[in-house]
Amino acid sequence: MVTPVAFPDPPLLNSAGVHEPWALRTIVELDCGDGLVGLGETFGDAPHLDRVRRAAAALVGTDPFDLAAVRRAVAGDHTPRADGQDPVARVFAPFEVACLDVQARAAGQPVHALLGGKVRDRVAFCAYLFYKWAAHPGGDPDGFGAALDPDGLVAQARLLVDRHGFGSIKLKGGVFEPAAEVEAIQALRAAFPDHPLRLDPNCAWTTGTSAKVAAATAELLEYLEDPTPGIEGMAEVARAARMPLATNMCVVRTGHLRPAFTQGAVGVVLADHHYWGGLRACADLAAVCRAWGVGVSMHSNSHLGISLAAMAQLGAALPELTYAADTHTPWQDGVDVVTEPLSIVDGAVTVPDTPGLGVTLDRDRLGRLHEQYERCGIRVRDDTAYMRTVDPSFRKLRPRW
Ligand SMILES: O=C([O-])C(=O)C[C@H](O)[C@@H](O)C(=O)[O-]
Repeated sequence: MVTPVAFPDPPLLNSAGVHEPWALRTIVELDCGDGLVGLGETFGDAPHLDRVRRAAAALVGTDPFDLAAVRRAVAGDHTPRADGQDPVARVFAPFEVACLDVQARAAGQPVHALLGGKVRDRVAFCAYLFYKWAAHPGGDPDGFGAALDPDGLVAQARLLVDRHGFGSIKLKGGVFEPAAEVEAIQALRAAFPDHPLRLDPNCAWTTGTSAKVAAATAELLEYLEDPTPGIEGMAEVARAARMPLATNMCVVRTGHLRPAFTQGAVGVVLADHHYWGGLRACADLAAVCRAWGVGVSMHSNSHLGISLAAMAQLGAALPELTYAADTHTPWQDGVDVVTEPLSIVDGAVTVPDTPGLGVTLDRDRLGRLHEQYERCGIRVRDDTAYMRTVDPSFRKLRPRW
């Protein structure tokens, strides 16, 4: 069964616009008919949902232990997109996770056992900071409020660190002038002297600006993520930067690995099973990174507890995961589709050893979030990036470089 859901997303800002009012996801249940049900979670925009629904129909009767057959069934008529992303990988991913959940439940083992076994009991996640507008009156139950300057971000970081014990911090930048974002990093460093810091403007800068930011934050960042678009641009910045550059934007499929690594464009790749084609594809990616001496971290979009569980299972089994993973979980304010979501305590998720992914679908919660999806409107459902645009004058509120 394929169920689209919508849940409230706070007004978090990035270079593309502002989150809010809704984040969309698609929940996949793979029912094997004998009480064995596997779970997967993926993106929720209408074109992707349509592909996932067609794949689900094509999968009926396929053996969940035969992942090659599952992939063939899912592949259908999907063709690679002009932007270089591979829709088969994206569509296969939630089914691969659901099949692994089924296989693991059938074997009475956790998913990490199918990925080669656990190399750690706890998977570290980082505090994911956003410039943020205040929520609408009455819509700020989690108390985060606005964060539009360094003080606001430090307060936001303090709340996240106090609540979840995060041991590292990432700022989503590309919102204001680069100089303002450097100031924010300096303020975070002063407030959190021992926390590794990252800055990610989602390719908002030229190579020249990126090099200036890299110089200004040389002693402050563990990595600078996707400062500028493209492998060539990243390679140019990497030659000037003292810290590693990380990416989830210029290395998003296998064909990007060789050019990126031979040009020295990136020092860290952020794996994301939702678009690399599942958990095993990310393990393959990590092994390639190891061979090239490139680090591995993990990327996230707004997501729910099935994805968090899948990330935790993967993180448990990846020796190469030496950086804390991204997660939007704290921004979802406890909203979920699983009965007992995994929690982030002391900056990490304790990886379940129970059979499967270690989470159970809550039908009532799923039903409620599906009703929200039905109500949230066609404009939101069709928007592949889920972002509202921001008046450009807003971005000039902060000083120029
Ligand atoms: O590079 C990243 O970490 C992302 O793009 C993750 C998210 O989509 C982030 O930008 C967001 O949620 O606004």
